[in-house]
Amino acid sequence: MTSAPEGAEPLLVVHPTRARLSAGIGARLALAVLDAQAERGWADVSLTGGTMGSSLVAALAESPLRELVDWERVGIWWGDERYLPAGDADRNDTQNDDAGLRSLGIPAEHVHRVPGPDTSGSAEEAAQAYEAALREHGRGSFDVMILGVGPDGHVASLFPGHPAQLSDDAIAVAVHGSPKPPPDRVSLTLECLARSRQVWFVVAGDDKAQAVADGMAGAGPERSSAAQVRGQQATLWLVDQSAAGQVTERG
Ligand SMILES: O=C(O)[C@H](O)[C@@H](O)[C@H](O)[C@H](O)COP(=O)(O)O
Repeated sequence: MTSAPEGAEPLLVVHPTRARLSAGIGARLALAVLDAQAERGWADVSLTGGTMGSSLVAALAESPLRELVDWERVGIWWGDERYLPAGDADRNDTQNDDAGLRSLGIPAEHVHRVPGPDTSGSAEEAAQAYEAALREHGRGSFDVMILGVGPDGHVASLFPGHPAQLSDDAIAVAVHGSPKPPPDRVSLTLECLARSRQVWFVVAGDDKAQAVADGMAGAGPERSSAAQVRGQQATLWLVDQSAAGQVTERG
């Protein structure tokens, strides 16, 4: 029996629909950034790829609460990136840009993009460069780490049973043979993902119901990468009604 990771107990927050979930996360993110800036004068946020990752960026860009935030004091990172050339439509940062990230007016030097094959010789080299950027420009921990979750319980590009999942000697790793295309990626490690004040899993759809139940139940790494990650202050499962379908009532 693997011991539960350190950090805040997971809290399930259920939203009636996917659209309300995205809107709720967008609003929650604006307020979390506002609080971080009030406390430390800055906010570092790690975004996610996937459909939820872009839906929440679009909701934030459309939220009136975005006006509360000084976007010049925000650092943007990604929990993982597909190893594709800058601007490729399948890159996570491109999809977030297209969803409205650029409209927030965050200075380009504060948006830390993972190098692709156009500016690095390999995914390993890109991982090293991204790790170096995090060491130089990061502030030791993320204020908010946003993670989509796959039906198999993967987060970022860390897949149960895949060798990269249990990498513990680095901050960022190259991933090859990803079960989710494209095959080559760069991912932050589980240990790095957990260097976060708040971890938010953003999940919609009944195909994710088992992954949510496993995450909430604290399944082992062979079943769930998500269950291995907790925030230091908060671990939120932000889900729609469909994705909550297999979570049993807490005893
Ligand atoms: O590169 C990616 O695709 C993401 O980083 C990945 O971890 C994603 O967040 C999950 O697969 C959930 O994706 P959906 O929200 O689209 O289901």
